Amino acid sequence: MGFKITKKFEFSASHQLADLPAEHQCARMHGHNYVVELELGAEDADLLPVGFIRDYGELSTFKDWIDKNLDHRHLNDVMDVNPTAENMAAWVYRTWLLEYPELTCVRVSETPKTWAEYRA
Ligand SMILES: Nc1nc2c(c(=O)[nH]1)N=C([C@H](O)[C@H](O)COP(=O)(O)OP(=O)(O)OP(=O)(O)O)CN2
Ligand SMILES: [Zn+2]
Repeated sequence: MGFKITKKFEFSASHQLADLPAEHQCARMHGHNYVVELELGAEDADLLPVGFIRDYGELSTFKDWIDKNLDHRHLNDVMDVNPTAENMAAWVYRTWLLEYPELTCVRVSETPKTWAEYRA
């Protein structure tokens, strides 16, 4: 794959992880300032004539979706799987692949020190 672009999006949300020992800190409800990064890729021949994989501006539909569905929500109420960073990356990838067929990777950060990613 020749080209890649990425764009970051931010939101705040709470979650509580299931399937952990009761004493684990993440078994209690708590919140994060999440960062989600979308990565889109294209071969040289598939670049648009202007030189874009896709206009960054077109990713505003993803930003609108985050604002409406994830920002200041309790993620356990929104996602149908345990809301770990790994599961969120895969869930976002599967949810948005039809809208952005060039999507190659979704990364999710819960803290400045951690990243999880799901890659096609
Ligand atoms: N592989 C994963 N591990 C953890 C996840 C996850 O989604 N995937 N999630 C959590 C918690 O929800 C939260 O992210 C806490 O993470 P952690 O880095 O352990 O928290 P701290 O900031 O308190 O860690 P420090 O060591 O103090 O920096 C846990 N694990
Ligand atoms: Zn957490």
